[in-house]
Amino acid sequence: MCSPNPRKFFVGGNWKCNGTVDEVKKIVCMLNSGEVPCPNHIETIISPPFVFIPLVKSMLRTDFQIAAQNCWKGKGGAFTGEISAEMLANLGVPWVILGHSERRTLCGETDAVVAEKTAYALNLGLKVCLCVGETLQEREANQTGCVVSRQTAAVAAKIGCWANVVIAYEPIWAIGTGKVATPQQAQEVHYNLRKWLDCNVSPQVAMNTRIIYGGSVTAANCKEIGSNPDVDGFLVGGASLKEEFITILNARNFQH
Ligand SMILES: O=C(CO)COP(=O)(O)O
Repeated sequence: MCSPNPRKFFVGGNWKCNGTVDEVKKIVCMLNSGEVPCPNHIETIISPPFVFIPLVKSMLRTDFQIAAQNCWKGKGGAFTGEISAEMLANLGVPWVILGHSERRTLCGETDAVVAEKTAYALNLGLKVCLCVGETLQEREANQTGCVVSRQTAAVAAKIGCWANVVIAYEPIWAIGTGKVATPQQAQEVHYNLRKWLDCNVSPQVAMNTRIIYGGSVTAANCKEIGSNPDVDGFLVGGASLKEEFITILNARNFQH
């Protein structure tokens, strides 16, 4: 007899640095009218730019949760331009995306900084969507496994509990490029990451931690990628601003 999958399907919409007030209102109306699986089957996060969080929070359907796209690595203070994890918690924002490759490559966030941020946010009760992924050069040099395990290991060294962590595998070469990983490529990396968790954290954490895929996910490719046993959902960029996000939320058939 099959035991039920302990990992609820998880989909995030990362809006990145996009939107005006009017556009945000339109997107939220689109999301609110979409037919999606019930929260027993799916967990959905929406990640608008910081400035739109209160607006989105005030309008968004209650079965979707809000995520910030980043936060400061420690307690707030004299850090001009930063947003602290305390502020997010105070606003009632349950999730934060950390270690996105755009933060790592464009803003110089190292593995150590991402680990520090993750530990701090988790300690405050936030849930973390932790992004890992390799460059095209690293993939071509067969370093994918070692890069994503190095990024995960930095975090594993700083945290004691994985219950509030979702790992997003986002190959950098697939982000915003239209070059999606093949279902086999995604499955292979997810499987190896889970094996890494099994050996280096615990079998329980390996079994229970959701590993989602991000990078050019669309309505057209989500079903095939999402049907892999180690792919527990998606982190969606460009397509999360469009109606097709609703199709992506319906990638798995939960009727049975
Ligand atoms: O970076 C991503 C989500 O965090 C993926 O972006 P795209 O879906 O636009 O490729």
